[in-house]
Amino acid sequence: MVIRVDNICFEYKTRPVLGGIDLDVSRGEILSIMGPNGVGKSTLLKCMNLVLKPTKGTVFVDDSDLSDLSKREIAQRISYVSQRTEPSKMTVFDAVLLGRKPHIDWQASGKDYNIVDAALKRFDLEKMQLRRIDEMSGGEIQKVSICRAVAQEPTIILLDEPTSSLDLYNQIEILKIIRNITDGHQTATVMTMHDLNLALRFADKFVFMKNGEIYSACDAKGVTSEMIEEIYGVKVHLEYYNGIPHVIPV
Ligand SMILES: Nc1ncnc2c1ncn2[C@@H]1O[C@H](COP(=O)(O)OP(=O)(O)OP(=O)(O)O)[C@@H](O)[C@H]1O
Repeated sequence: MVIRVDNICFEYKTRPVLGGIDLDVSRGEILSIMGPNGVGKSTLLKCMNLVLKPTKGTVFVDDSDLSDLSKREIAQRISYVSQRTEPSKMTVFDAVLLGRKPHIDWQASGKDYNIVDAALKRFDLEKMQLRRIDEMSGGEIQKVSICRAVAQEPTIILLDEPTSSLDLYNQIEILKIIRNITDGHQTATVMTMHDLNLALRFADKFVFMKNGEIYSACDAKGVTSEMIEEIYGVKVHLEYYNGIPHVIPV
């Protein structure tokens, strides 16, 4: 496995949020962290790249303890897209080029510019590359942030609700890109998600959180209606279409 979370605990001041989380993700896998509002999904994601320092436990990347690595070394290995991005005055091109920063010593090379060009093309952002971020829509900014995370060429991509501002077409397109990158570059992806059906379509593994702990961990076929009812308190049917489970609230 490429990333292993070992007994992570976290509290904000005196409020415990995570109580002993264990998980691991291998190259080529997408893990989706699921659970109700406020359960600690974003907090867990932030602990996985030490944006937040866990009060207990260890995160290992390729068997290295993350806390032994510098911020630059962590950024070479892990890219992270938060739930909210502050709009800045920089252009789309510069925002994506920022993804190359952990790899640049003095100034960006031809290779860095080529990677940025390819990422912009992949996300269909070429025509917008000279637009300013603070003059773009929420969904466009979300696409740029994910494009930046991809241009970073990490081993692990952490995405906090990557489709929350996207229309249906872009939800599918962006998750297809993430799926392809995870498969092709042998990266590991961890995302938080509220849309169960999108997660069931694109993720390999699921972690359902309850009360700051892992209630269950399984693959898509292991997800049951009882599990969803227990986590979200909503009665659902699971129907299979093209071999993929779909959740229908009843
Ligand atoms: N900076 C903070 N200071 C204090 N408490 C916080 C802080 N950030 C989050 N919390 C609290 O920690 C808990 C977990 O928050 P977190 O954002 O991780 O939840 P989440 O599962 O990602 O929620 P959502 O699905 O609504 O995005 C919540 O109760 C939240 O109110």
